[in-house]
This record gives sequence, structure tokens and C-alpha cells, in this order.
Amino acid sequence: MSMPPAQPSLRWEGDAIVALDQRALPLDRRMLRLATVDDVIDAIATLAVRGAPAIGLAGAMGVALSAFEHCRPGTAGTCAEAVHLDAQRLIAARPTAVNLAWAVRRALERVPEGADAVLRETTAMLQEDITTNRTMVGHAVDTVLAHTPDRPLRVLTHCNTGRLATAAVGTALGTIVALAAAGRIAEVLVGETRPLLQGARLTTWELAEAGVAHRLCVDSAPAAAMSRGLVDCVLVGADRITANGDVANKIGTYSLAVAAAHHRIPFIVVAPESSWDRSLADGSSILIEERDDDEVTGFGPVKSAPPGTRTYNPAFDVTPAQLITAIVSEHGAHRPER
Ligand SMILES: CSC[C@H]1O[C@H](OP(=O)(O)O)[C@H](O)[C@@H]1O
Repeated sequence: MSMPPAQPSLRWEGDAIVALDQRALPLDRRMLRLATVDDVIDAIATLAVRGAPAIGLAGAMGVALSAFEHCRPGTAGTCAEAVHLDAQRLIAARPTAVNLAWAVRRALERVPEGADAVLRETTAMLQEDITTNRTMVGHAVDTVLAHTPDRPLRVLTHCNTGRLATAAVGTALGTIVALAAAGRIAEVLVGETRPLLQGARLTTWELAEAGVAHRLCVDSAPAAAMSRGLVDCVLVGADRITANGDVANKIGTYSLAVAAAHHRIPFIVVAPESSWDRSLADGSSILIEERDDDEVTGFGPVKSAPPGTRTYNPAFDVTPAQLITAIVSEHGAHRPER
């Protein structure tokens, strides 16, 4: 399968990280230069850099920034402790996606060999993400085609799981782009993904860039679309997958899975092995990130609720394994025990 050339959403340049500021899309393509660990923490916490694999890569590069700052000749006694303290702050930036902790810990393993070794490890991780995503997308295309009618498909997706959320290829959205390249997409229905609008702002931007037919819908529309036969398959990503196949993903994913089960529509999760956390037996142990009220009470300068309105704003929810048709990684399709 021919895939478009990889366009990394973040890279190391000189002595800093350069990343696309996803808060500014789609209206403005603004690059950020992240030169300190605090810059990286802020970029991850504010979703300037977002998406489970992408925040993992940013966190790992943050470890490299820390190592270059703290591990110089004559600092052997303090280097490791200082970098480990920075690493814990990086991991704490967003608690739900396991990729962040996994990638930071992998970068930490190279600290004893020096800052350049840490940087080389982050470069290897970025290339691995591209390679594993391409392999995973191939498996996901096969899985979708095995569960859907033999015609161009109407696919529903949620949040953003494309090249912006990873090193360059994407997971669920990477699969959709590959299906479209094979002539197997009739239309993509994109949930806006309140409150930060990753679907409305980012997935539409990526689909337009790839020339894939799509329509945007409000988050409360998908069940109606399913009831009217407008959805052949639901494709989403994941932030953390537990040993039994429960999946933490963007808030709203669980309700899509319930509606898909009711309408007997395939619900397929596409996520790399680095999104699995087999130390957790099931999804009840996943720490769900709660975010600020002001994300819900307005968008940017526009306020939509009275000042002081309190909110319920979890960034993720957990979809039980029994609602999931398949979970696809670079190792192939995993069908959770029903
Ligand atoms: C391949 S990205 C996985 C995951 O990350 C997104 O969350 P966020 O935009 O808050 O970083 C969303 O849950 C995606 O499905």
C-alpha cells in the first residue's frame, strides 16, 4: 500500500523541539519552539501538542532537553536525579494516555549514556512510530474490510487520530486516509469533539488536506446518523488500553460504542502497542484527566455559560471491551473477549 510521505508534526531542531501549535489550527499554522522542559510541559498540558503518541514523543524529547541541561561534564553526581525529577513532571502533564509515561521512561533508560544517547533514542522512537503506524494501518484496513460491505464505506470517527496526533501517519485517521486511497471511502462523518474541537478543527483539516470526502457533525448527531443507515463502521483511537481490552479514549467514545452496538455497526479501535497498559486488569483503574471549567463554558473569547458556571469536564471515557469489535495494532487485530 503506497502511503503519503511522512510529515512529522514535531521534530528536534538544533537544541530545541519544533512543533506545530495545534491550538491555532485550522486558521493559523503556527510553529512552537520548545527549548525547556517547562515549555514541553506547557505545550502538552494546553494541547498545543496532543494525541497520545505525539505527547509521548514530546515527553521523550523533553527528557533529552533535561539531559542536555543537567548532564554536563562534572555533574555526574546530580545529573540523574535532576533528569528524573523533570521526567516525573513531564509524565504528570497529562495522566491518561499511557504513551507519555512509556516514552519518557524509555528515554530515561539512556540517560546514563549521556544526553546525545537520549536524543538518539527519541529519534529512533519517532521513526518507529512512523513504521509501526504504517504496519498498523495495513492491518486496520484489512480488519475494516473484513467487517463491512464490499463497497465504498461511510465511516464515523471521533477526535483527531491523524498525523497531528502521532509522528506522521496516524492511527484511526491514518486508516481512513489509506482506505480512501484504495477507493473504499464514500464519506467520513467527523464528530466535532467538544470542548476543544479536535474533530472540527483538526480532523477536517487533515481530511481536506488528503482530499477525502467528509462532513462535520455535532457530537450528539452520530446515533441519529447510525439509525438512518449513514454509518457502516466507527473508527477511533485510544489513549490507554487495559489487559482485558477496555479502552480509554476521548470523551464521547463510550456513547458512540453504545450506539454502534445497538445498531450492530462495527466499532474498531486503532492504536499502537505502546497504547496498551497490561499492568491494569480493566478500565476501572484508568485515571481520567479532568480539565478546567472554562473549556466548557466557552470557546476562545466567546463565553456560552454564565460566569462561574461549574462543569463536568473529563477529557476521556472508558469503553468496555464487550462493545469493541476489534483493537488493531502493528501486531494485528485483537478481538476482546465478549
Ligand atoms: C492517536 S491519538 C489518541 C487519542 O488522543 C486524543 O486525545 P487528546 O486530543 O486529548 O490528546 C484522542 O483521545 C485520541 O483518540
